[in-house]
Amino acid sequence: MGCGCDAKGLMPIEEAKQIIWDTISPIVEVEHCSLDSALDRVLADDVISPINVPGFDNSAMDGYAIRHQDLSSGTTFSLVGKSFAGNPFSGEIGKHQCVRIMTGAQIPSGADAVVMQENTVANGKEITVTHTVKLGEAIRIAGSDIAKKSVVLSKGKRLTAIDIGLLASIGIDKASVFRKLKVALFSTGDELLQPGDTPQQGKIFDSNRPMLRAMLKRLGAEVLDLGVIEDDPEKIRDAFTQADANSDCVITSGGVSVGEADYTREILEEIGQVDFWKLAIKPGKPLAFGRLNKSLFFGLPGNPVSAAVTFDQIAAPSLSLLAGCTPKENVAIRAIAKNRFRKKPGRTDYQRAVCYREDNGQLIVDSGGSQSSGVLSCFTTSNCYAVLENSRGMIEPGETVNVQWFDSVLR
Ligand SMILES: Nc1nc2c(c(=O)[nH]1)N[C@H]1C(S)=C(S)[C@@H](COP(=O)(O)OP(=O)(O)OC[C@H]3O[C@@H](n4cnc5c(N)ncnc54)[C@H](O)[C@@H]3O)O[C@H]1N2
Ligand code: MOO
Repeated sequence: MGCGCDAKGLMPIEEAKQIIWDTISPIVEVEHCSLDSALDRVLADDVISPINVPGFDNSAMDGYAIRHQDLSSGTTFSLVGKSFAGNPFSGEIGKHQCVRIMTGAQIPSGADAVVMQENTVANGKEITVTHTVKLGEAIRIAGSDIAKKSVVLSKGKRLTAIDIGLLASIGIDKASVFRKLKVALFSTGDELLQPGDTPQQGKIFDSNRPMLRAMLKRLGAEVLDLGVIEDDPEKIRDAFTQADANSDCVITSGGVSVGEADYTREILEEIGQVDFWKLAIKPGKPLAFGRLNKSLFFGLPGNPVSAAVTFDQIAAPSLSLLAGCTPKENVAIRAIAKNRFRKKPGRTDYQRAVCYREDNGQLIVDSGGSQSSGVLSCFTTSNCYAVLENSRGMIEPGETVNVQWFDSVLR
């Protein structure tokens, strides 16, 4: 593996990501799904609007539709009809005439401004305008939200609740999306109990698998959960084979370090290919990435924080790319360190931290608590990562630090 690795064989995260990006061939199979099941799916085509939204000029206020030019010769109008949302006024308004209009109702022919009700006085059918009105006031012009034939959503967009609203607003009830990613998942370790089991001395509950399953759900993946596999090379080999046959990507946790029961990487090497192992990041150093017969492979470290950080920082963006998503730009946020951040040069740290704004507007970042790789609770007391560059040492109060808000995979 010729690489820009350091003397300890640790690869910079940027290089590792490049290797993954170069490996990935995004999914191409397309299917159609209803809006009800479109959340988090990835668009396989640009969506072009078949209509204008709004489809017709309509009122933004409850009030009266008038001809603006009439205001130059008096402020009193005679009421000639009503325009309700769904029930428009069918006539045309003439000089010094007005139509009672509700929010969302079609602007009557001839009208070019709406006076909000609060700016009028009504006396029977005589309506007096009491405030100045601009030409076009309170009128939502046809096509001002979405113009007919314009691109509303682009291929590669992961659909949000708002996107589903947009699709509905142009009358579309199905989306053309890439098929869901299939991800096989298993934990390794003889120490692992299932949540719900009776606690046992020397054993721990498997927290990584439920956590990763939930994270995969956030990415819209279909998960094949193979459970916990003992630290037995034969069983791990079988699990690899089964996982590979049924998925686009295999994700494991544990067994990637150098211990005597750490078989994951060895087996990857034996039945697949290791593209890299060991990154210059903290936590998450022993992450292994490679390929099996037909799937990608991420061997996440067993420590729960290391599993969460490597999934979030490396596996999640890779899976999004594999799923056909257009990569997102990460906007860097800079904040001032409140207290010292303990750090040694040599790895990029993703420390769990709290970022907030002081009264003077300055963004401040402080540690979220224990940075041990076993302390998962530190995530819940944090809202961001303090991303401390590889070459930096101890960060003193007042120094500037890059901050990355936790995104939807972690929240
Ligand atoms: N001599 C060395 N030892 C270790 C090194 C090293 O470089 N040299 N690296 C350390 C680092 S960094 C990490 S991270 C861990 C990664 O180890 P593994 O991926 O081999 O994971 P395990 O040894 O299986 O487990 C580590 C730790 O995490 C707990 N664990 C494992 N699976 C789960 C799970 N599904 N749910 C909750 N907790 C889990 C496990 O009980 C251990 O406590 O290696 C260091 N060692
Ligand atoms: O990479 Mo390990 O995550 O430092 O504990």
